[in-house]
Amino acid sequence: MEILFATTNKGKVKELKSAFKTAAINVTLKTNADLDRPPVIDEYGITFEQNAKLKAHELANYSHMLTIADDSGLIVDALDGAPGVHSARFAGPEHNDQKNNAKLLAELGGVPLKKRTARFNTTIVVSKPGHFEQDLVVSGQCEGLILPAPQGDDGFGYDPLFYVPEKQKTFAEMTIAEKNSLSHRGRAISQLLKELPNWLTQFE
Ligand SMILES: O=P(O)(O)OP(=O)(O)OP(=O)(O)OC[C@H]1O[C@@H](n2cnc3c(O)ncnc32)[C@H](O)[C@@H]1O
Ligand SMILES: [Mg+2]
Repeated sequence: MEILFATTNKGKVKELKSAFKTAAINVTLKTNADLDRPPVIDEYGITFEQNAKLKAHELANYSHMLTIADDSGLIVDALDGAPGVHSARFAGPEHNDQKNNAKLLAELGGVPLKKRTARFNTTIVVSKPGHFEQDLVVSGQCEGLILPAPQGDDGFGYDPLFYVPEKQKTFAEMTIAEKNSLSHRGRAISQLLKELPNWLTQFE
């Protein structure tokens, strides 16, 4: 079976591929990078689910493939839930991971560690072209703390600042398998793997 992962984020792709491999799921995963001039999606939704659906539907229509999309973000309590659905563009139009992390540290300047509580959310949508009313929607969360300085070189995005107390490590200090075992995305993928086989039977 071939599935499109409607993303431009290579870190997400590595994590999904690793989770599929661990679960011995035999699918060929394509991404936006495998398509000829894929549409660029304006993620204007106000929830993770809305943004995941925007990505899944536009790319399913474009590719005519069974399509998965992932919308994720970091919810920081001391910032009233920011950056949330705006996590990718937190640092403004010229955003990148480094600028987003710098902005997060600046906004949290002076906040003591025990008040730097945060959680990641991932919402995954699976869409079949022509059947968007039957979308499969799953989510996962992971609790942590935002460190005052980055730690670790692996992962992507906000990983070097996101500390998981029970592991005493940031996500950027974990292997992909370890991150998947407890992360927001890993948990959403586990739920997806539970629900997908039954969801697919309605189209047989
Ligand atoms: O929309 P696509 O193309 O999938 O890729 P994206 O990077 O824009 O992804 P999102 O719209 O979901 O934005 C999420 C933001 O949060 C960051 N992010 C998502 N998952 C993360 C994770 O597991 N660890 C650290 N940062 C993450 C990511 O780098 C983005 O800046
Ligand atoms: Mg995005």
